[in-house]
Amino acid sequence: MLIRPLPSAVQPNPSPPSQPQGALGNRGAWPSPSGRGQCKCRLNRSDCKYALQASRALAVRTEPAVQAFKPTLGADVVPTSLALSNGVGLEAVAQSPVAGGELVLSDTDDVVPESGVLCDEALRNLDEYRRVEAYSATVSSSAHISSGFAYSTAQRNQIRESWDALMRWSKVFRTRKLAGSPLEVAKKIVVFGGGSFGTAMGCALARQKSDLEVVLLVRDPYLCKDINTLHENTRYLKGFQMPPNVRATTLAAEAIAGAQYAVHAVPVQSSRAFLQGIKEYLSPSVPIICVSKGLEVGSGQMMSELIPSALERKQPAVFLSGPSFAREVMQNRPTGVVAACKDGKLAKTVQGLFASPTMRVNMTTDVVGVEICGALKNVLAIAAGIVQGMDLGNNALAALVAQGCSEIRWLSEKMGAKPTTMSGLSGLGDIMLTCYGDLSRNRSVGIRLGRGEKLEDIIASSSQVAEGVATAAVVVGLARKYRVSLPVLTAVAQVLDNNLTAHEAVFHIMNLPQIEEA
Ligand SMILES: NC(=O)c1ccc[n+]([C@@H]2O[C@H](COP(=O)([O-])OP(=O)(O)OC[C@H]3O[C@@H](n4cnc5c(N)ncnc54)[C@H](O)[C@@H]3O)[C@@H](O)[C@H]2O)c1
Ligand SMILES: O=P(O)(O)OC[C@H](O)CO
Repeated sequence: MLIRPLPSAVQPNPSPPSQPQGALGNRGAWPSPSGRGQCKCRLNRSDCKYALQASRALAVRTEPAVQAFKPTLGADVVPTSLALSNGVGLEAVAQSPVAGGELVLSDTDDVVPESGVLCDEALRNLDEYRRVEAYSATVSSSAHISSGFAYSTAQRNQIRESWDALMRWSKVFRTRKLAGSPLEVAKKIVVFGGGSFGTAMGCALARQKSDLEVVLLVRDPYLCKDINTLHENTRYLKGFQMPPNVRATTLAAEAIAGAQYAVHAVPVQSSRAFLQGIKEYLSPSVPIICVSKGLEVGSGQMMSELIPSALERKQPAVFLSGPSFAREVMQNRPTGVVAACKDGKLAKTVQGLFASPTMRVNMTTDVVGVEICGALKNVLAIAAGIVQGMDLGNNALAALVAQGCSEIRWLSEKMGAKPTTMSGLSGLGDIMLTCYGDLSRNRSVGIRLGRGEKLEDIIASSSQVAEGVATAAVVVGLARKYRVSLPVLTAVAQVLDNNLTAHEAVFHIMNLPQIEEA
C-alpha cells in the first residue's frame, strides 16, 4: 500500500460555521478544496481524531490498512494518533473498502488539509463523538459539576490506561496468522436439520468464506427447492436471504460425502432416529458440532451420551451452546457462544470455524455443565413465561429466575459440572436470553400456559420445537436420581402434565417453607 503524498496545491479551508452542525448537517456545505466535487463534511483537528475513531467501529475492515502503515511509523503508534500524522491515518481510512462519502479533513492549526473518504457509518457516529468531546472538555476543567457527575482526572487516566492495555492484548491475538487455520482448510460442512437454527448456523459459516460449501440436509423437498432456487428458508426463516454458498438436499449420502464437519441441529427427541438413519454415511472421524439443547425422553440422556449411543461408536463431538436466537444469528448480530469438548484441541478448531467479528466463541472442557445448563434453561424459560403470562410482575419474575438458577446449579454440580459454567454463556447468558427474550419459543409456551391455554393447543399451533416441554419430565427423573429437590422445575413438569394449573403452581411455590439461601 502506498502512502499518498499530501496535496500541495490545496487551499486552506473556509471557516466553519459559527454554530457547529452535525456531521450529516454539514454535508455538501462547502466546495472541496481539493477540487474533487462537493465536500461531504468538514472537520477540524480533533474531529479528524474522532472521525478515525468512529471509522474504527468498523475496525475489522480498516484495521489491515492501519496496520500496513505501522512499519513506517513505528510499532508504538496507535491508530488514533495516525490520524494526526500527516494524514497517514486518514489515508488508511481512505483505503477502506466500505468507504461511502467524501470527507475533507483539515488541520486547522497547520492548515494541512487532506482529502479522503470516510464511510457513512463513521459520519453518522461523528456527531456523537463531537458531543462526547464537548462534554469531556467541560468536565476536565473541573472535577465535579453541580448538575451531574464526572470522573476525576486520576480516574479518567486509570480508565484510559486499562483500556489501552486491553487493546494491546487484543492486538496480539488479532495479528496471529490465519494460514492453516480450521477455516482456511475447511471446504465442505454439512448441517443436519434445516430448521431455524441449522439454517442460521449454516449461514453464519457460509459468511465466513465464500468458497466454503455448506449443505443443509432437510426432509421436505419443497423447502429444499425453495432454499436452492430462492436462497431463502421459506418455512423457518422467511424473508432472510441466504448466502449463495449454502444449498440444501434431501439426500443424506450426497450431503455428507466429503464434509469435514457436521453441524447437528435436529431436535433432541428426533436425534436418535435421525443419527441411526445417517450412520452409514458418516465417517467415524468427522466431528459433530451439536447445537441441539435438551434431554432425551426415555433414556434421560444428554446429547453427548445420545450421539455415541445412537451411532453405536465413538464420534468426535463438540457441544456449542449459549444465548443465540436463530433470527439474530441470521441477521449477523453480535452473539456469544461456548464450545464444550473434553478434547481442547477440537474445541479450539470449532472456535476457529465460527469465530468472527459478530460471533465470539468461548471454549470449555465442561461438557456436562454446558449441556445441562442448555437443556434446563428451556424448562426455566417456560416457568418464566408462565409468570409473565399471569402478569405477576417483575419482582416475581426475578425471584423465579434466581430460584431456577439455583436449581440448575444444584443439579448440574451433582452431575459433575463446574460451578463456573453456570455463570457463563451457556448458563446465565442463555437463561437471561430465554427467560426474558421475546423470540424464545419456550418462553412463549409458558406465556400461553400462564394465560390459560391448553398445552395441546399451544403445540398444535406451533411449527417449531420448544425443547423444554419434553425435557421437563426428564429433569424430574434426574433430580430423583441425584437426590436433589427442584421445586420450580418440578412444578413446570406438573403444569405441563396438566396436574396443576399455573395459579396453583404459583400458590404452592410461594408457600414452600422459608429457607436459608443455598
Ligand atoms: N432456534 C434457535 O434460536 C435455537 C438456538 C440455539 C439452539 N437451538 C436448538 O437447536 C435445535 C433445533 O432447533 P430449531 O430451532 O432449528 O428447530 P426448528 O423447529 O426450527 O427446526 C427443526 C428442524 O429439524 C428437522 N427435524 C425434525 N425431526 C427430524 C427428523 N426426525 N429427522 C430429520 N430432521 C428432523 C425439522 O424438519 C426442522 O428442519 C433444538 O434443540 C434447539 O433447542 C435453537
Ligand atoms: O427459542 P428457544 O426458547 O428454543 O431458545 C432458543 C435458544 O436456545 C436460545 O439460546
